Amino acid sequence: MTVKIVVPASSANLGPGFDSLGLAVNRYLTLEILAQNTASWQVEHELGSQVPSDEQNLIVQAALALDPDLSPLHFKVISEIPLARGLGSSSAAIVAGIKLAQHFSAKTFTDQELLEVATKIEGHPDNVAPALFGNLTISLLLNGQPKTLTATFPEIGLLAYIPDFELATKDSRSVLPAELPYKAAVRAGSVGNALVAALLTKDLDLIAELIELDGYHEPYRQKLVPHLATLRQIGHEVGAKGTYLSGAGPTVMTLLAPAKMPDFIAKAQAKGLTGEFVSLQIDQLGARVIG
Ligand SMILES: Nc1ncnc2c1ncn2[C@@H]1O[C@H](COP(=O)(O)OP(=O)(O)O)[C@@H](O)[C@H]1O
Ligand SMILES: N[C@@H](CCOP(=O)(O)O)C(=O)O
Repeated sequence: MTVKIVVPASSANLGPGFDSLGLAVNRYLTLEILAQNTASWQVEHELGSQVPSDEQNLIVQAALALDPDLSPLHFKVISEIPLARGLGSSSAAIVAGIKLAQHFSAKTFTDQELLEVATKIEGHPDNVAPALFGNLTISLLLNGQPKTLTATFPEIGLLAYIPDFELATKDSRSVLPAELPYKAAVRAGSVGNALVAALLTKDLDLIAELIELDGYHEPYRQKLVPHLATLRQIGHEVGAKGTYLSGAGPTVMTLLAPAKMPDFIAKAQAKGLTGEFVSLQIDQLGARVIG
């Protein structure tokens, strides 16, 4: 049986949980291992000519970061995660490489080691943690080392609006300020703390309020993602439980009961939003090896 590695997409930040909160969702990056101990690394994919097909591929780089002695493999990448849209495609690729190395390496690694290597490559733990462990993750860097706690997410539908343009995380981070005034930082931190409490106690009304009160990134990114304000307003009209910028954008996520999704989508399309609407579910397993 062919070995397959399956890694979920992720939706990071959840508003005020910038670089900390992340949610694993059911769109997947899959690797199919075609041959082992090949002369060189070979990566088959349909992600475009800008994505390398040799050892320079991000998946291979991540695998070699975990185990530099890993023998080359020939594998195929099948991805349902759009690139540079705020659904963690780069983290899924990194986590896929790390799980690949863990599976084929002669050495053994702990989950914490996997998290450390993945976070070092991605730069922040909020996408790699849910991609590795599934569910809702709450992460931080302590003296440069990631720590992650996992929790279940409240029962509510998730509707992603995926615009038909890319926004590289690097570009979306370039508009953020280098510093925040003290009062603004205290307020943003307290909103984030209360949001985590609301998530853990499954208080949907409080989540709806707090998830839209981010002070760390959305106010600065708003100009790159004008559809965020439009979708948030529609969310208020139909009784959504909050709308936030997924990762660095441009995808916007709305917490919404499935029965209300058709009305939300119709209203958004009437306002000229031409991207894709996708109803998502939480992935509870995280990255896994099959076969
Ligand atoms: N399966 C993959 N294989 C190799 N590189 C990938 C893969 N998926 C994503 N990447 C790299 O990650 C980049 C997108 O990362 P990023 O800008 O962080 O957006 P996001 O993670 O939100 O999709 C792509 O342009 C590509 O360079
Ligand atoms: N906290 C990061 C998350 C980036 O997520 P991605 O899915 O857009 O890569 C940020 O907001 O920059």
